[in-house]
Amino acid sequence: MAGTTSYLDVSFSPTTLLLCFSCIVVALLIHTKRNAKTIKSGLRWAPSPPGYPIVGNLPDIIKAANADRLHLLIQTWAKEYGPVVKVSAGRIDQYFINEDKAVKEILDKHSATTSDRPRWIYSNEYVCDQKNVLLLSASHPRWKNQRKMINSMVTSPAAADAALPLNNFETARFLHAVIADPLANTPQQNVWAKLKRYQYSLFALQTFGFPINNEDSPSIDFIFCKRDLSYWVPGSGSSPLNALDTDERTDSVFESIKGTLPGARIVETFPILEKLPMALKPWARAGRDAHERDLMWCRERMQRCKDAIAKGTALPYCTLARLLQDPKLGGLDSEDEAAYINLELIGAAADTSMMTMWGFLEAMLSYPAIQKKAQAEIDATVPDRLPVWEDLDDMPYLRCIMKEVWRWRPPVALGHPHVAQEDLEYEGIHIPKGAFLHLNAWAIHHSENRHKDPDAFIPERYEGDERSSQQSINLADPTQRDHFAFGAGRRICPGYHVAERSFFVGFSRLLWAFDIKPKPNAKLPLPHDSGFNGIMPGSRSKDLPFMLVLRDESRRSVIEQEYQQEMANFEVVLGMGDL
Ligand code: HEM
Repeated sequence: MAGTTSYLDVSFSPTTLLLCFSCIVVALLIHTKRNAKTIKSGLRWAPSPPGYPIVGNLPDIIKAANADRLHLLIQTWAKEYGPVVKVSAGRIDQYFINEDKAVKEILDKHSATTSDRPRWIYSNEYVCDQKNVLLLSASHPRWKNQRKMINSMVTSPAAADAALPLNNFETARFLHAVIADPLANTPQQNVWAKLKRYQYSLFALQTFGFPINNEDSPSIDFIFCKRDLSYWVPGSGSSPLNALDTDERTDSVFESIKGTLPGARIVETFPILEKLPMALKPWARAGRDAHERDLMWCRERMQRCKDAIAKGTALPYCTLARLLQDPKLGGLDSEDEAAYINLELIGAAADTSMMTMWGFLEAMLSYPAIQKKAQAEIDATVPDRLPVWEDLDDMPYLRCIMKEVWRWRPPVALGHPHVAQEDLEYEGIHIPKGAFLHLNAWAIHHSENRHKDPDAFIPERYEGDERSSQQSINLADPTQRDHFAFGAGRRICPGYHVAERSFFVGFSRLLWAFDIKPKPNAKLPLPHDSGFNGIMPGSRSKDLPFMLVLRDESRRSVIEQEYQQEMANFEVVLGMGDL
């Protein structure tokens, strides 16, 4: 594919050869030093799958990632080696935490010393210029400041409630777009594009205060991981990991996440390369360019936001407008940081929310009886209006579905790595300072020891569990926690109140309005353990073979009325122009 370089295609210029040679020498030294380390008596090293000299398990990881089977490979290792597995990927040992009790002990109870992030030279230092909460080291003062601001202005229950009108507005627009589509009720309808617009617009409004009105908005392409759209072609042998260190242009904000994947950038495996002069550091040039591009994009929107403030038209729930009007800037360092963090928040919120909805649609497609049962509950509660967040308590089966979707298809299946800031032990296993710690949500959620028939979608397994995400996260007994989709410890996703609201409003309305049916030639059941070709490990691609069919004509007029009402409520928003 144009613009990408396969792992085996690297041309061997003299500089490349010199680089490779230096890397091998450094790796050998590190390898020898690491193996020479001793540990406290009575402790043992974590079990580890066999690997290759120096590069360890990296070739297996890359092969599995390229085939979209990374989550399945590490699940196999979890089954074979137990609750904590050491996977060596070059310089750093990656520890996968594969059991609920181990998560509680290592990430929750020891969270004071297990909440750091790895040093990501390319992604954190260049692409994000240390302005992105997700990648910042826990010791960087900006991390605490950003979390505090996000909690008070975006993700607290009160802030999440304040955004409910936006959820109602955007979901009404989504339902209306589906019924108004000339391809409605046909296999050609493009639900993916409509879903993407609505999720991105929802979070664009909460952050920068501007909607996204068009399905083909360049802002979506700019922010969204384009992996399954153009960057990556299934079966072509290309992969996001193939970006390596070529000078190719980075393609979206998701670049910063791609850069954190093991093997994506050679400088993360061999940080000594960062000492090279700039001319020999293509990752630095690409990262700086990406940051410059992203900052310019943010500054343009910030100027529009300032203009709206001056005119008195800035929206009350727009985080950036609130920050800019706060003399203390919400505790942040600069206006640039304020704008940039809002861009990163759209990325954190929209992609994961979209993957959640996609997991839900996959479940409904594969389990029609569950779909009917859910619709029966909705019809009994709200026969002639669209559901709202406040209906959740009257719909216990829908709550079970939410929990089951996040268990069955956790959007961040292999967790976002933490780093141990000091030596730890778990059940006699030594975990050294500096180890990368991955919460392996996929393996935990799909373990027979935790859930009966774990690969099946069975919302009933949560019957009687009426806890919110927060209540479940705070349980003392981790075996009772519903799922680990939002992570753990001090680094836990702050967005779960927002995510619960947006998911419930979105999927309850979708089920109220439509039957989710297989396309005429769909092959069901979908294989559960195939390569998913989705945007993250464990998630399905946009090619899910389903269609949305209006349940009956009486629902059309309810959708029309609701849509007209919301368009009137949000007339000002619509006049503000696209993000
Ligand atoms: C279904 C939706 C979502 C899922 C599954 C999800 C999942 C996650 C996960 C697994 C992490 C890493 C946690 C860890 O390191 O232990 C994370 C971090 C984060 N999420 Fe979410 N998230 C979702 C929605 C949201 C929303 C709606 C927002 C904001 C409105 C948000 C903001 C963040 C932020 C800022 C971080 C970085 C936290 C840090 O590193 O300190 N997320 N999310």
